[in-house]
Amino acid sequence: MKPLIAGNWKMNGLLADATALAEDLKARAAAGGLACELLVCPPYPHIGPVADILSESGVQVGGQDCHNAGSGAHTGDISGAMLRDMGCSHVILGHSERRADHGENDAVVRAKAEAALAAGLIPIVCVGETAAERSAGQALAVIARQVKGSVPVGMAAERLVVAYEPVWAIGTGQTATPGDVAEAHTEIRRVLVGLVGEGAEQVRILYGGSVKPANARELMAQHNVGGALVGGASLKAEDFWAIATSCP
Ligand SMILES: O=C(CO)COP(=O)(O)O
Repeated sequence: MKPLIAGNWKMNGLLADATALAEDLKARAAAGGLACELLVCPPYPHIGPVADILSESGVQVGGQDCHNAGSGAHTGDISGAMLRDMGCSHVILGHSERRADHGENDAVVRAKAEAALAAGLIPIVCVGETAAERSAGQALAVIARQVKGSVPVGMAAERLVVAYEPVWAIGTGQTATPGDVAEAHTEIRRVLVGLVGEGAEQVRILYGGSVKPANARELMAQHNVGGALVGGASLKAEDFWAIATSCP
């Protein structure tokens, strides 16, 4: 399977910024020849316009979260079906910012992943340890616990993406070393074998945390790294494109 380079735009920009970025990516994608799949995850209000611009471009569009219920009295939330209806193929779930800002735990993330799958979306389930957990020697145990708790059991491997995002590397400019990344991704793969069986080798495991054009090539070359989840650098088409063209 091709690597997946996903841009998480988080809560940034206004509509004009989102559409300008989408137009720029569409123009670059028209040349074709990328070795990876591309995905952008705009803030909710911008998904429709961005999906319209990118509809024929080959660049996919995703959400940054969805509710675990199909519909109902959940003020301010959105469902997987709504994302699908707007043209989304993927949804990021359990990002550490959601876990921290909204108290999401593994059980909630798993319920959301099940709802996303039921709506026809591919969930990108995020895991990753904090700086304190890493200094305490707990990084791999935390990652394993989060994967076991957050990934739906027995699902088809091609319908799942996992992202390893060490919390201390997000937005800090401090990237995990290629060795840390390889070790964490190997542990995630080991846990996935127990959850999805033989197909576990097919699950793409993305790395996220201060991925930039300057470090993307080395990170993407690590064993078990199937792409990147990019925050800040995905807001500049030139940088996002440079990362996309770093895929082996
Ligand atoms: O959280 C991230 C992507 O989901 C990573 O963010 P940065 O690339 O800005 O560190």
